[in-house]
Amino acid sequence: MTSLSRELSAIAGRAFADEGLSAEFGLVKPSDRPDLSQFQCNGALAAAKKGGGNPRMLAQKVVDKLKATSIFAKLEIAGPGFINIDLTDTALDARAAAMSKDARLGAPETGIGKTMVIDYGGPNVAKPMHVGHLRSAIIGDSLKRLFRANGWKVVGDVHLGDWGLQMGQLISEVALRGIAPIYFDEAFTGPYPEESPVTMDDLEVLYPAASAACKADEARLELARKATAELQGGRPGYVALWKHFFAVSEKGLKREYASLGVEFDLWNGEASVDPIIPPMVEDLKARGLAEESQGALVVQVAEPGDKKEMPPLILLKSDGAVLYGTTDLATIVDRVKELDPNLILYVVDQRQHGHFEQVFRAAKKAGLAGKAELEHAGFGTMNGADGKPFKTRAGGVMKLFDLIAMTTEEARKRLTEAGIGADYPEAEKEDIAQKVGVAALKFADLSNYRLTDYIFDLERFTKFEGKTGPYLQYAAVRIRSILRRAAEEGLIGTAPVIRSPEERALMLQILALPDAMEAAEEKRAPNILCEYVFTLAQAFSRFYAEHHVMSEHDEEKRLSRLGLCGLTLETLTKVLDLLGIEVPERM
Ligand SMILES: NC(=[NH2+])NCCC[C@H](N)C(=O)O
Repeated sequence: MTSLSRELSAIAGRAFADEGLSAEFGLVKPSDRPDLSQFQCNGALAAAKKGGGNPRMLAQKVVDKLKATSIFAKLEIAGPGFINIDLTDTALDARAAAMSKDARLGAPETGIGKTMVIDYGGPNVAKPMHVGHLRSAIIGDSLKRLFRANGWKVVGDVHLGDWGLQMGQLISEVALRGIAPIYFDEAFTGPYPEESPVTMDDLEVLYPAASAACKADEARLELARKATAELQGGRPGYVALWKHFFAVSEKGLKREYASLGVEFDLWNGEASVDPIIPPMVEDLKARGLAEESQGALVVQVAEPGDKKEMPPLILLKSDGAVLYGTTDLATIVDRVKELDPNLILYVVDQRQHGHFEQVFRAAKKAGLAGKAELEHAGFGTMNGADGKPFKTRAGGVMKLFDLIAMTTEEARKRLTEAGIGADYPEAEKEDIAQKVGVAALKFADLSNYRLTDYIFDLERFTKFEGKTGPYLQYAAVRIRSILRRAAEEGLIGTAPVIRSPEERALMLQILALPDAMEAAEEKRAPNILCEYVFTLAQAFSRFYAEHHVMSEHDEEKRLSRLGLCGLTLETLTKVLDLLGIEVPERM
């Protein structure tokens, strides 16, 4: 099934081709002025500009050709040569019927036969997750769902930060505190005690202390660096301790992601690729791509014509420790070998753009990426009311867990105020509050273009009106309850038939889903889906305000409207699912 605007573009394209012009001029898009027409084609202007003809005359020729097709209710030339297009209701009904039969709801097939790796989440072992990691999880999860729906084979990798300096900082902190002396015995070779000497609570104290100490004291930092290099060098006691940090931290992280409804296919990290670093480095050296520079081993990535200085990618420091860029480069090698993807998409803070530019250039220069396109889809920051990066009241880093708890609490309050679920069992009330809280957070985040910074505003995010997650959940639940009542009376909707402007507007919006999905994929921009689903809910609201459904006496109309409700609900929940938003059974 092709999307409606594609189908129309193909027809208009043929009309342009008949005039000896490129079919691309036949591009038909939903109208910018829905009050004037449903679709528009502006190609005559560009075509005439190129060919030197009169745009209105060309538009007229195209229109004359299009008239041969029976699906058009209106073909009108406006202004200097725009073509305004309306379809007949019969044509729209037929397309809605086809869409209701398609389980994919006409989703584009851009990814059929293609594989992508999406790298998102990126929390650091032993460090608390902060709001940047939250954005990565929310945006990455939505993109993963979208690409999958568009036919891609998608592998989501959390890419844990588990191999950097923070591990050395922690190890040296544990050493200084004398917490687990056995691991620091030079002669330690195992066995590794099952029981971890550190807990999650310990980690929450140890890491901030270690990090502060290293910031304040160069000698302390040197200890951390040394421990990092020794860990990477495979010192058994340090590896054992690292395994404990990892296990404790992983459990905590999984719990946090679960509360967000975010899942990963792979729990790999920087450390996972450690074994392939030495052969990769040897290969780069042998091919003359890696060179010594001030004691370190680097890959030059500057290119002629660079506007900004591009520092070399450091592979090995003088003490032999590997860096963030090294593990990222090796991870490309690993992913290409394991999955041979067409695309590797990194959903990471925009401030790391320079880093990815370096890594991508090095990978391309060395031919390590196979057929994969490497792309960084960055995002901006979520700020507090003061416009500065979001902090706790006490001025500390806002932890993800606390943020979710805060949002759920606000959702609970709102639900109580609105009298929603007052008589439901406690467990269900709690489940609704969780789902509403997470929806508020996700929708607020996703509805901004990813690179745009935004301000955390709990009050606005959790409202049941306006562009919010809770409003859309409520809209879906409302339709579901209409359909439930209908089912109780044994009524099942038929294929919808348009009889009014409100039905027409709603159907047109439903039929625009494939275009929204395609545009959102193309721009890696879930905000396009947010805009789409909000407009859909509004179109439904207008339809429902004007027309009876269950109380309609004309049986044919009633069943057709039920059919339209059904198709709306299916579309609404599908898009919410693409945004990672769950709809409660009732509200
Ligand atoms: N392949 C990657 N570098 N992914 C992103 C990792 C993000 C990193 N751990 C951070 O917290 O900043």
